[in-house]
Amino acid sequence: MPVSDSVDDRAAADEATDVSDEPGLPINELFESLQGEGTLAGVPSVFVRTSGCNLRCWFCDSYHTSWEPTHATMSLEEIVAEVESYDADHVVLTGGEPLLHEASVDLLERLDERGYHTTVETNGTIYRDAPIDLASISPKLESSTPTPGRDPKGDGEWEQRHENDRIDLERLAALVEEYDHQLKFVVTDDEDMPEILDLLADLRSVADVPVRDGNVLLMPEGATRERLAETRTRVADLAMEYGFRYTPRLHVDLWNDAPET
Ligand SMILES: C[S@@+](CC[C@H](N)C(=O)[O-])C[C@H]1O[C@@H](n2cnc3c(N)ncnc32)[C@H](O)[C@@H]1O
Ligand SMILES: Nc1nc2[nH]cc(C(=O)O)c2c(=O)[nH]1
Ligand code: SF4
Ligand SMILES: [Mg+2]
Repeated sequence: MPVSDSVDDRAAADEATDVSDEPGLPINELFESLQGEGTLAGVPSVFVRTSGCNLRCWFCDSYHTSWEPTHATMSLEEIVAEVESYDADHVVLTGGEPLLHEASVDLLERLDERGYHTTVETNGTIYRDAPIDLASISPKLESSTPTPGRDPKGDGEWEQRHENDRIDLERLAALVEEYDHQLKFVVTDDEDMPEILDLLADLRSVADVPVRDGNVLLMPEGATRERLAETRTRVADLAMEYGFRYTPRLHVDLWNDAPET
């Protein structure tokens, strides 16, 4: 998938709300792989990666959809045709933040009509009503914030905006109420745990469905094999200690998170 134009998140959002005859999405890459994360890890899946994000995690493994968004605009017809060219019957809509784009709803409807199982990878700050079989929600912890010392661009320009926007309890509650879900927290070390417990308590106090520990997954931070080797055992131990699930990052282990894996 060639990427050409650059967009920022606002441009992506504007484009998504654009009223044009031929609805489309800014697509960074579209490929088949094994689902690498979460309860469906190992399942052959087609990944549709939109460009543009409303957050800026310092560790983002999809830099070219967030910090430096690039894309080619594809019509929904083109996206569906390319999805259909693969054998997999699971589709993962990810990004960037796929729910930024109104046209993601239309795409999910078209995929649902064709019998695909749909997973949406989302940071949980945006709610949309769509045929989503699994909402794979990854709420962002304080440890994701791009402080000046951790900002990949070096200036800390996004620190405050990221910090203000990373949790929206009402939208998180709407997502878990409406959809089968998993809550997939990126964990570096035990300092992340109190915030996870507090967030779960807050979510349980506002959501009118149960939020089960069995749907809470700890995922090690790491976009390279080397980094993952530093974090994963600690995170697995934390999952056992707290009674949550652990999720691997198979695509990092297998392919070192190369493009289109
Ligand atoms: C690139 S994000 C796209 C979807 C959405 N923006 C989100 O954050 O959930 C896909 C998944 O990768 C996770 N992720 C991103 N960078 C990571 C890293 N360095 N280590 C572990 N997980 C990471 C996110 O938390 C999310 O679960
Ligand atoms: N294989 C593979 N599995 C994934 N699960 C979630 C991913 C994502 O970037 O959202 C992802 C990804 O990028 N590759
Ligand atoms: S929310 Fe997701 S896509 Fe956006 S910066 Fe964070 S990890 Fe990257
Ligand atoms: Mg990824």
